[in-house]
Amino acid sequence: MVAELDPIFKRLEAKKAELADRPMRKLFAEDAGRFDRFSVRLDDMLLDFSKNRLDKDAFATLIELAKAAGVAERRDAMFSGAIINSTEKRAVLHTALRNRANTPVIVDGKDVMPDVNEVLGRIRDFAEGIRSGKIASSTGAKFTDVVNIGIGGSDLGPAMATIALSPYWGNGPRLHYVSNVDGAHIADTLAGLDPKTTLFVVASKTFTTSETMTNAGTAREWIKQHLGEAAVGAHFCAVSTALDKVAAFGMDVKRAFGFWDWVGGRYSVWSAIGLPVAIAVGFDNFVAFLSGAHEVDNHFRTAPLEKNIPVILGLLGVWYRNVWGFSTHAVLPYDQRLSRFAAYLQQLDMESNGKGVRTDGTPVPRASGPIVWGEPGTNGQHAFYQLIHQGTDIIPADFLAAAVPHEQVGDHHAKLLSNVLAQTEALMLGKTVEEAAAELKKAGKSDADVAALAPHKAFPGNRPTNTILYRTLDPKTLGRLIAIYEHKVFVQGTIWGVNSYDQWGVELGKELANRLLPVLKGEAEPAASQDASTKGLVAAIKALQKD
Ligand SMILES: O=P(O)(O)OC[C@H]1O[C@H](O)[C@H](O)[C@@H](O)[C@@H]1O
Repeated sequence: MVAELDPIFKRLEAKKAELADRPMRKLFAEDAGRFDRFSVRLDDMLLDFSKNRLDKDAFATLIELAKAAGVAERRDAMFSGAIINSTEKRAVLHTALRNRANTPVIVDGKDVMPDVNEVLGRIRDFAEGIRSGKIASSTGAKFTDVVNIGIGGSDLGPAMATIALSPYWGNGPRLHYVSNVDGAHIADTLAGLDPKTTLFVVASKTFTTSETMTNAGTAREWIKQHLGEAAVGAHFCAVSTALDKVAAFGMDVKRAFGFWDWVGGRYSVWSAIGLPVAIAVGFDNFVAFLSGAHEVDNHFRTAPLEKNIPVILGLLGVWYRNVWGFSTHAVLPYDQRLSRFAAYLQQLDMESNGKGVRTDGTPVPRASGPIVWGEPGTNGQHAFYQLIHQGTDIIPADFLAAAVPHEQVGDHHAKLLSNVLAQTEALMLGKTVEEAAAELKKAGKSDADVAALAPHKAFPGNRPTNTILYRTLDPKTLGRLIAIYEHKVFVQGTIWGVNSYDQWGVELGKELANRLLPVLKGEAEPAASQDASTKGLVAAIKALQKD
């Protein structure tokens, strides 16, 4: 497959050379239909990718790349339940969790939809029971606070979605998320809570993750201390694929919500891992969230590649990463409620495609997953945009914005939107030294000042951006946005030939932490073979702890 892609990458290199003296400014001037050519709609969502270093030919060549890499075939394999997670020998079927059409999805000869629907029914009953007070605390009181204890995929998705959907909280309980094994996280969270009205959701796909088990133990102790051992059951529920381990932890399996090994952790917000979201916004809104993702699944499966939003975003990412050599990708929502979206995408993208070997174990022949980062606008404008506009690195960026805000507060939204449009315009257009000089002259600056300042006030421009515009950040839209990025990651993983669904890279650190734990607890000495730096740091910690 890689050899087959080489000639296409060579042609893309040639296209890049051709585009060197055709900046976007020029491309826009040349082609009045550029916006229509390079934008796609999906209901009330719009992707404008016209502000990219792209012409018709380059785009067509990228589409050829997707075809040659077998994106469509592998996509169909994923949806049909093929074992595409080869190192773990698993199907990849988070799409079944949001399969609102309820068509059969077969894994190992069995339709998984009845199980999916059964758990969804239990999520509905539990979430609505908590919201109404029908499922009450050990004291009979209505739960006012729900603490989700989980990390990685068992935290980032629900935490991000809960914030994103705050207009839908209504009279539901407050949601809190504890992930870090740093005791400060749970201590600060519990400090503001009343044990009598607090419910814990222990969320872990494997139910072995050290951080989560440690935090769950501390939470259990907190309930026991305040309300007694008998109260524990009423204040806990669990989400996991390992229901045997839930029972072994001493939790009531009747209050456990299962999911399956064909759901990757970072793809699990659609499963029972989304329970806290359902509690936060109510079950109907959770279903709307699933529906939005399902709509994107249908789009991804059926839209021609050149009109396919995840395919386009994936190809543009490959274009910049592999042909132009840009190593990072920024996600900049002009939507405060998406404040955790970039953090969520970091796991989705970097844990999926941060791989150095292909599925056959051979090295990836070109750069794979980019560094993904971002913060909401306009805050970023007053922090790191300087580098995006004038720095020596080029940072392709996605700008996200809602046309209609949830709340009309004065002219805030017009100001927000004017900023998002201005930023992508500025990044595309830039400002030449001559233009900067003319402005300075007009402002009455001396010739010497004009000459000195113009280079500082010039903007190179030609900096690529996508704009994803939607009507309002509602549950359906959030579901769509996440699914778009999931499938973008899929497209890129397919082109790079990596397994986007395993994460062996997180294991070594876990192993070494387990080995060091007895040393830091004072139960053992560092191994003689331990490296000098680690030994030195252990000694320094011990010395500080003695003082
Ligand atoms: O849900 P859990 O089994 O507790 O896993 C939580 C997280 O930890 C692991 O180390 C993986 O890197 C993540 O993909 C996963 O989401």
